[in-house]
Amino acid sequence: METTEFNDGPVANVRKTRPPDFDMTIAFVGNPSVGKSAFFSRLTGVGVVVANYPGTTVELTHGSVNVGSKKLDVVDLPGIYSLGASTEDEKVSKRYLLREYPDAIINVVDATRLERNLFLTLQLLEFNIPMVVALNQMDAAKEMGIEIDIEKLSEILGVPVVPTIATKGFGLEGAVFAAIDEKLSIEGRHRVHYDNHILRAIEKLDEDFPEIGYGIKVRALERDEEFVKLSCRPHDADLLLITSESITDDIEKAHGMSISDTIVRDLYGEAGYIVDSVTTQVEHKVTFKERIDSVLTSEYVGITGLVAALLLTFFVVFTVGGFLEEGIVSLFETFLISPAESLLASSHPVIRNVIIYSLLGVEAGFAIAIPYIAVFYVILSLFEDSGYLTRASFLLDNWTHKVGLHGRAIIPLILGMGCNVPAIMSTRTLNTVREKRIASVLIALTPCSARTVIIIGLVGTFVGYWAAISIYVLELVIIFATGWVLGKGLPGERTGLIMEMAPLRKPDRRATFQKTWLRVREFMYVAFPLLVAGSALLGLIDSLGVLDVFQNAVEPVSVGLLGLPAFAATALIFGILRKEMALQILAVLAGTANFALVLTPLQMYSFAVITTIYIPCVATIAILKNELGWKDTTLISLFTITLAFTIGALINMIGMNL
Ligand SMILES: Nc1nc2c(ncn2[C@@H]2O[C@H](COP(=O)(O)OP(=O)(O)OP(=O)(O)O)[C@@H](O)[C@H]2O)c(=O)[nH]1
Ligand SMILES: [Mg+2]
Repeated sequence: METTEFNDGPVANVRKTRPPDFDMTIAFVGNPSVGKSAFFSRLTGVGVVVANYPGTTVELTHGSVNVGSKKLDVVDLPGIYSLGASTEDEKVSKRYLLREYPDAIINVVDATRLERNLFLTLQLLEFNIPMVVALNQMDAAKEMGIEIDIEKLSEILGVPVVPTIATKGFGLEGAVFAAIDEKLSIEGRHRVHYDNHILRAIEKLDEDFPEIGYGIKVRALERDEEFVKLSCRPHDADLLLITSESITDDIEKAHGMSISDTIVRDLYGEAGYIVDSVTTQVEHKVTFKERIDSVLTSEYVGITGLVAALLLTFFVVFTVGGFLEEGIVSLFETFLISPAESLLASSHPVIRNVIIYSLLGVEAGFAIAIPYIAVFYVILSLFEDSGYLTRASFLLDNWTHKVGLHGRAIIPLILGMGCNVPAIMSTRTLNTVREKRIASVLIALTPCSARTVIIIGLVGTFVGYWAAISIYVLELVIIFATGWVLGKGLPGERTGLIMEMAPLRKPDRRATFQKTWLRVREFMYVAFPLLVAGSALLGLIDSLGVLDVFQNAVEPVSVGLLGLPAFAATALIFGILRKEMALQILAVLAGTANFALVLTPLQMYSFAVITTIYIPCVATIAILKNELGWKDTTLISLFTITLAFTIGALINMIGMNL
């Protein structure tokens, strides 16, 4: 990265970075769930997850695009409600804006929630970064009967305002052209009419710190130490904070309320005033959608609906995934495995083993994992994009409080049913470290799509649908009990539920398939090389007789305690690499995907329960270490191993006596 000292940035003397070979950096800034990522991926073609709940993006992503003669570095940021951002993902945005500030920002604003969005816009206008407002979701605003006078809004704010529909690509080029226009100036912008005392305080600070920007002084008066320290040299930051502290005391005494309350009140007042003067609400009847919404969020119908939705999800994964699996297995068997076996019949056993095991690995990857995972992700996308996730959070808020979390944490937990890794990353949107720790432990216990492959592909298919469902119920009980203990035991702050409800929307077919493809592709990139290499290695060590030595050594536990066949121990070891590999390797070792031939129903049930619980997979361990550190990660791993083996032994004992 090219790094240059700038002295005339939005803030005093910060370092500016821009990847080499780019003419400009443009960042998308705005409230959560307004359409920044939709805009970004439409513009750059870089696949980022777009979803209908606040806090989808938790990291910054760079993309590039050529517009006119310029090569642009474009940055997608996590959403923020204000510059006083507090959660970890929000801090990423704040830090980026202040330390590596872009050449221009496109402030994406949700036209259906203009007042709340303008709060941030007004704050952003106080910084000297060239800015364009993309008034997004114009289609939704129209549907709701909201009309906005765009010219007037642009005149009031003093920056270009471009109407857009990010999901359809409407207006995006216009917004980008406006942002890269050399004539785009930082002059003549709207200034908030703060209370006179505050304006006088800013004037006073202006005299003492003429080179420090307006917006930083407002933040200093709000005592946003973090912000000031990020934006100024350490010495300047300390002086500014001390000086503003002496002024704020006087103002607070005079007002009888904290200065940040006064500033927030003035910002909201101003946003409301602007919205009143630029919008008209056309007559709007209660729509069908709004009626559905009130049913979805009502207590009893809502919860029943949620349980039904989950049962239906697994039923669809079970039937559609099972159907696809059967077809793919028979294709592979007929056209690949059988011909290869007859072709290699006379070759050296080691070579034959390595090749056949690798082919079985590929078959297992395509047939056992992809069908279930793809179907599950299609359904998860529908949950995400319809706006149902935020409703589930609302419905389960009471329950999550019992485990020391607020309803907001339901979103990471449900995402965990897809893959634990992004789910644990999304705990960055939670407010406290305590919640983050509890949620991460619970996510590590949540059956992800890879574990669903085992539960449904093995138990669902060969034992029965309700037996598979009973494993989810068991998991739920374990998750709830663990959460309850942690909620009681872990110290730390507790918070209430403050989360905005995502609008109910008809999910877009293209977007659903695109997102599913993005996730399945990611899965294939990581899983396939491991699976093929692992299977080939297995073929090699099996033909050398090493496998038997290992399996015999652990037999007292695998066979004696858990009642599994000896070769299941090897499968369990591979399952640490990736959970679904436990089942795939089991098929490779058994030489068949028809598990009924090699395992009893009890063995299948207990194998599925053990693989679901015992130790998170390596990718999850890595992300846990990243987010919580080694100590918590080791504790979680030890806890899950002990739990899995205890439950496995119990199932074996009870099952044998039935
Ligand atoms: N109707 C409509 N929906 C939109 C538009 N732009 C985005 N959306 C939808 O709004 C939701 C949020 O979009 P994202 O792009 O994920 O929002 P974001 O601003 O990146 O959100 P965070 O990452 O949480 O900060 C998704 O369901 C999008 O499909 C639009 O112009 N019209
Ligand atoms: Mg996003």
